[in-house]
Amino acid sequence: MKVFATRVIPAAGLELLEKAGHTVIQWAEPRELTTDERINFCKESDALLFAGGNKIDRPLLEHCRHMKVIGLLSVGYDNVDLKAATELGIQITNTPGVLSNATADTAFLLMLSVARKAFYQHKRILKGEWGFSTPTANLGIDVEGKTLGIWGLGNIGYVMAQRCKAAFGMNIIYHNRNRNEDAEINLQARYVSFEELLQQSDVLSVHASLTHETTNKFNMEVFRQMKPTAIFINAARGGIHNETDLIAAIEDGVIWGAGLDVTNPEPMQPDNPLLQMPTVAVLPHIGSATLETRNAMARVAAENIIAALAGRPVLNPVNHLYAL
Ligand SMILES: NC(=O)C1=CN([C@@H]2O[C@H](COP(=O)(O)OP(=O)(O)OC[C@H]3O[C@@H](n4cnc5c(N)ncnc54)[C@H](OP(=O)(O)O)[C@@H]3O)[C@@H](O)[C@H]2O)C=CC1
Ligand SMILES: O=CC(=O)O
Repeated sequence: MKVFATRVIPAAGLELLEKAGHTVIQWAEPRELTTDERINFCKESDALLFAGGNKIDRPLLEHCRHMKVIGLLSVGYDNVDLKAATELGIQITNTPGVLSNATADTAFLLMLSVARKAFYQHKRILKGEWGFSTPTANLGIDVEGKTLGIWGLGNIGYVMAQRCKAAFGMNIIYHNRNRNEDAEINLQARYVSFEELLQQSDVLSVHASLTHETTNKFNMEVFRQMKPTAIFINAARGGIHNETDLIAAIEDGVIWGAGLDVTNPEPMQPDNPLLQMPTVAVLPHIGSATLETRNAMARVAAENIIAALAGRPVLNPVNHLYAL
């Protein structure tokens, strides 16, 4: 059968699909597909491997109603109209677990980069501003022994907490809608209210999914409840924080700084004021972007598609999550 991939996909996934006898058409051009191109590829294909691109909305899904499956090369499923897909009988699958370590590493990298103003210091050297050093210049803050607050302690949040506890003896507090017993037992993570999470966290790392409940959650009202020395990390989705409020919160000293792997919109424009701030580190949504992890994700996405096309149950269905 024919599988259309919206980008060139990692070799491990391609090999699996081809070994299963499927033909994979990959979009290799360095530009987004037009709406018509997307529709035409979907019409001609039996499955879609979504590896990036514009939202999979109802109008596109209407042209995919013959498909058994759309395999996402991501854990996030906020870019798909799950309700429409479910109504049209199309299974949507994702790639949980295999990218948790790499994505948590990115959050960890951002945390230290903000604490030590690393991206800013790098820019100073590039501009020839290494200059005259004094004991009171270029100071960052320690994270050793501080409190890490996780908002959305699931697969990735757990690894972030694990790494921060092991590396820096950080105290872990978290807030979810449900308790995470594993984290409470293994990491001595303490469940707190959202308000307490804001008040107590020295580093607040967001790892919740983007839903109608989490959209714009971190706004000025929320930043005002955080410590003036707090570091805000978002390696989940840009829609979870309000960018205008985040800029003002850092400029006005409401919080110390922010580390972002995700922005809203993406890509972030080069004239964005956040990019000039000493206590800000921004990455271009590379949370899971390691060779090993992207191959593992491609394998999972391919296995889901192969299962669905063979009429077997898929491993990672997400259709049921549309009501969240
Ligand atoms: N930067 C990047 O490249 C990447 C980003 N991501 C993003 O990270 C997200 C998390 O991934 P992963 O850890 O695998 O997912 P999980 O589903 O394992 O974890 C998500 C956590 O968020 C919590 N959560 C959801 N809604 C809320 C809410 N309203 N309030 C508080 N907590 C909430 C859930 O707990 P509960 O249900 O109990 O509330 C759950 O513990 C993805 O959805 C994706 O958007 C993922 C991979 C890479
Ligand atoms: O953002 C990446 C994902 O896997 O979700």
